[in-house]
Amino acid sequence: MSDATIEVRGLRKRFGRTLAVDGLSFTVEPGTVTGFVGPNGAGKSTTLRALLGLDAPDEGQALIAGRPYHALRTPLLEVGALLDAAALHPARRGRDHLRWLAHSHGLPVRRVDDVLAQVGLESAARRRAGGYSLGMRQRLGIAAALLGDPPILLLDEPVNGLDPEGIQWIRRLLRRLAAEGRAILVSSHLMSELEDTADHLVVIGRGRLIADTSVSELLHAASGDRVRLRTEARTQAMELLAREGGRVAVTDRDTLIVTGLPASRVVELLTEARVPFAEVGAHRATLEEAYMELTRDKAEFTSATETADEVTR
Ligand SMILES: Nc1ncnc2c1ncn2[C@@H]1O[C@H](COP(=O)(O)OP(=O)(O)OP(=O)(O)O)[C@@H](O)[C@H]1O
Repeated sequence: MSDATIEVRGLRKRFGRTLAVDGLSFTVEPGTVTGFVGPNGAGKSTTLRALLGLDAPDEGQALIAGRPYHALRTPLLEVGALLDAAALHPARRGRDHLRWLAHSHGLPVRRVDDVLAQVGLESAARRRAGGYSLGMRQRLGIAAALLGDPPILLLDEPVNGLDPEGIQWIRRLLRRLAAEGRAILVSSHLMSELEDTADHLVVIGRGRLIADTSVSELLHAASGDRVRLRTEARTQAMELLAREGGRVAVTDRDTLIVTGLPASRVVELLTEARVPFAEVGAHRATLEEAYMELTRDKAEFTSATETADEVTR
């Protein structure tokens, strides 16, 4: 699976007056789960559709293992995709849907049972897809993506609408598939959904790249120099620490996160002023916090959808 790379180079795509993707470039390496993050309307689906040959780029390239989708000789064996799990014929049984796919792509029919087992859908496979829950549809969509055992996977919002157990399941599955050497690009408009799943992040806003970073680097940068503490005298502590140059955020009723002051100085100041406190320690940022930090200074980081709403309002 050595050439299992996804490459987007200077991609630009316009729909009428909307510039959906605006000169986007990034690469997804084999063996990693890359989260593709941005608010609604940021251009994620358009990029995935360009990679799958469903939208023709106006400029630039969207390449699967070095080639545009239409140049792939056996597409289902080279890339698997989940775009819209709801796009299923309601009268068709799950198993028949996969058999039809296998048949039309010249794949051995035994692959159907392999992928059904892989996604844990054996027991529901003979039921009609119209009666499937959203979670079952997602599993069937992922089974279809895995049918050709491809080294590259593109998944558009695979955890959308799933319950916590379903989210845990997808996380484990994606980690396992990446460990096998696959390149996986998984989109989400919620950073928190990618916690414990993605190794790498490509963050976009309004069709442009905002960050292309490893998760560990991002968390490290966002966690630096933050102190968490608990105090019953919240207002008093906040006033004091702010006066001494700290930036203070409240995370719940009695917990504060202080930026800009080392832990030793926080302890010293609170002790001197006899403000009661407990549990002072380094704060490890969540992925959501890191994302907020990353996008805080980007005034332009609003979704194209919001802008469209403003125009119509
Ligand atoms: N076929 C189309 N015709 C017209 N405009 C489109 C089309 N497809 C996408 N757009 C517009 O392009 C922009 C980017 O949309 P896209 O669906 O790629 O964003 P997204 O990041 O996937 O958003 P979401 O999280 O809502 O799926 C949006 O403003 C959208 O309305």
